[in-house]
Amino acid sequence: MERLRRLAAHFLPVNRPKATVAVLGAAGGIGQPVALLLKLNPLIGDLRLYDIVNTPGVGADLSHINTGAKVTAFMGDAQLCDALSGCDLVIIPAGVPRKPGMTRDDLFNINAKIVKTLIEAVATYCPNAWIGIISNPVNSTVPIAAEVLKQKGVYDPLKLFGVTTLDVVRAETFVAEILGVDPKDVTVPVIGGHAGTTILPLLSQAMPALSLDDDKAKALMDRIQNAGTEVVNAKAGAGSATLSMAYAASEFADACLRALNGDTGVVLCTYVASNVTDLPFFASPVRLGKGGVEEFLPIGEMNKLEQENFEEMKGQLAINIKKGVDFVTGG
Ligand SMILES: NC(=O)C1=CN([C@@H]2O[C@H](COP(=O)(O)OP(=O)(O)OC[C@H]3O[C@@H](n4cnc5c(N)ncnc54)[C@H](O)[C@@H]3O)[C@@H](O)[C@H]2O)C=CC1
Ligand SMILES: O=C([O-])CC(=O)C(=O)O
Repeated sequence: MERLRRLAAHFLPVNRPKATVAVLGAAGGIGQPVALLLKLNPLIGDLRLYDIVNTPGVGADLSHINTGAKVTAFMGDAQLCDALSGCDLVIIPAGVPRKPGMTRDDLFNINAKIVKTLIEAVATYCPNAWIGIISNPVNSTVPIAAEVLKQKGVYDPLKLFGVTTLDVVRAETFVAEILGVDPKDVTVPVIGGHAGTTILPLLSQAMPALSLDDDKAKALMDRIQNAGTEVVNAKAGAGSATLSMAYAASEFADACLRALNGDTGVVLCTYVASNVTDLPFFASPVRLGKGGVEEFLPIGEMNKLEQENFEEMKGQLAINIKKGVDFVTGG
């Protein structure tokens, strides 16, 4: 029986409908490696690469890889319609990255416009697609996207996601290093948002359990909250995390595609419209189903350090969310 089940699992993907996925910002530091990883995903039949520059080269290069996904490159506004029509999932890493000394919010002025324009196109050409936003500041760009979709009359809060997977990937990596175990055997929920103290790893819920004194727990929390800055500083002006982000985005996309395909039990932490707290958007563990977010899982108990951080972050996240909403509504 077990052998039959494994055989069925092996052959099932072959018969599944293949998804159409677009990457907007596909020629960039994240866009290129994420496109590579998506080209390797057997759940994707049609991979669309869109950017304002250089996609023909990236597309030609990737198209020679002997995996099933058909790769098509699109460049410039005039081709956005063709890039998006019929898409099931749109991943958006378009926008400028940080340099040392900048906060993610310093990217707002440029990236808010880019995300707004791209979401207007998504609303027009593939209004039913799931949307994963990587462009920073995620705490604000997701509310921007929600407002644009509302204005266009196609907002489905269950299908709009801020990609916070990299925070989970980092937390699990660092915890695994401390425990001396394989990172694949570690889970750490990360809630809140995606900047500074709004990134709240729930280390007290790490599995396997982690036993750290208060100082060490605080130091680990700080490292996870500032891991993006660690990469920005190490790259010394050449951008922010791209390769680890591409991996995280590919994991995020795979979770979405499995759920779209009817897999049950697909759970991940992501920044979405939410009633879990009194903030309108919040990252927390959710279960995905065919229609998007199917269930908000409980955040669970927080220890004193986490509870203090949670209280402290709320004001900041509320400001970030309002800034995004106001950008679209003019409020
Ligand atoms: N959510 C997260 O965890 C993370 C988010 N990021 C964010 O991802 C974004 C992209 O980072 P990188 O790829 O390193 O930057 P990059 O500068 O290397 O690439 C960005 C790409 O976006 C393209 N682009 C600009 N305007 C566009 C438009 N209107 N339509 C389509 N494409 C457009 C650019 O031509 C470029 O190819 C940044 O905002 C960065 O802060 C980065 C790492 C982690
Ligand atoms: O730090 C940045 O600017 C990019 C980012 O969001 C991350 O690496 O988490």
